Amino acid sequence: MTELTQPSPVDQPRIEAAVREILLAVGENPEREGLRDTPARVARAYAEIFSGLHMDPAEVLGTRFEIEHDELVLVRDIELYSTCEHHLVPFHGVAHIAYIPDRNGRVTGLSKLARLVEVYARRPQVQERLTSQVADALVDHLDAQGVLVVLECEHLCMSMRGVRKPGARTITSAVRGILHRPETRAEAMSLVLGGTR
Ligand SMILES: Nc1nc2c(ncn2[C@@H]2O[C@H](COP(=O)(O)OP(=O)(O)OP(=O)(O)O)[C@@H](O)[C@H]2O)c(=O)[nH]1
Ligand SMILES: [Zn+2]
Repeated sequence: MTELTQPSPVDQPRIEAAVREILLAVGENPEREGLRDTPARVARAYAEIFSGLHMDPAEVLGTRFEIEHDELVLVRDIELYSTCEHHLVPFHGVAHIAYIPDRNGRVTGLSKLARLVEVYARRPQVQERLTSQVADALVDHLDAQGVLVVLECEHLCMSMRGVRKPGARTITSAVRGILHRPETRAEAMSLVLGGTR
């Protein structure tokens, strides 16, 4: 599993220099006590926040078990934090992932679904692409016969600035394979949304 124990491929000195420039540009003094270490802190934070760019979804979904379960598997309320690629501020919320395993009933580890969300969330993103990438990875790397991914997120670019509408939640979904069929899709969607707060 690609974790941050390995040297980060992110160019941290370059981020540090850029953050120092931003501080100057907004009228701050990057040399003052509280800000002196900030460029280096932001560089470390960005290496973590964007670490998904250097993670491989195939590796995450490599753990598979032959348990002959070829019916719905659903993990709901997977907390996620991502970064809006338009404003570089966070959006956060939950992902619900439902899939029907391949014909041999091979499943992946439940935690791997949450890890898969991280692979794509830890990148500059838009919510729609994040939703589709998770769904496509389950088809491509797990041979899932059907997939339904639903994301419910609040975008800080809509809450703390711009239109300033805190609390607005954006819901996106991606459906693949046999979950396109109206009856299975309705069942999966009601299970997914059954737990919506
Ligand atoms: N479809 C989509 N839009 C997003 C997402 N995150 C942010 N946006 C939107 O991206 C748009 C960018 O609009 P622009 O007019 O280019 O930028 P802006 O002037 O900063 O827009 P405002 O946010 O309206 O102030 C905004 O409407 C955001 O709400 C996302 O995940 N998906
Ligand atoms: Zn935004």
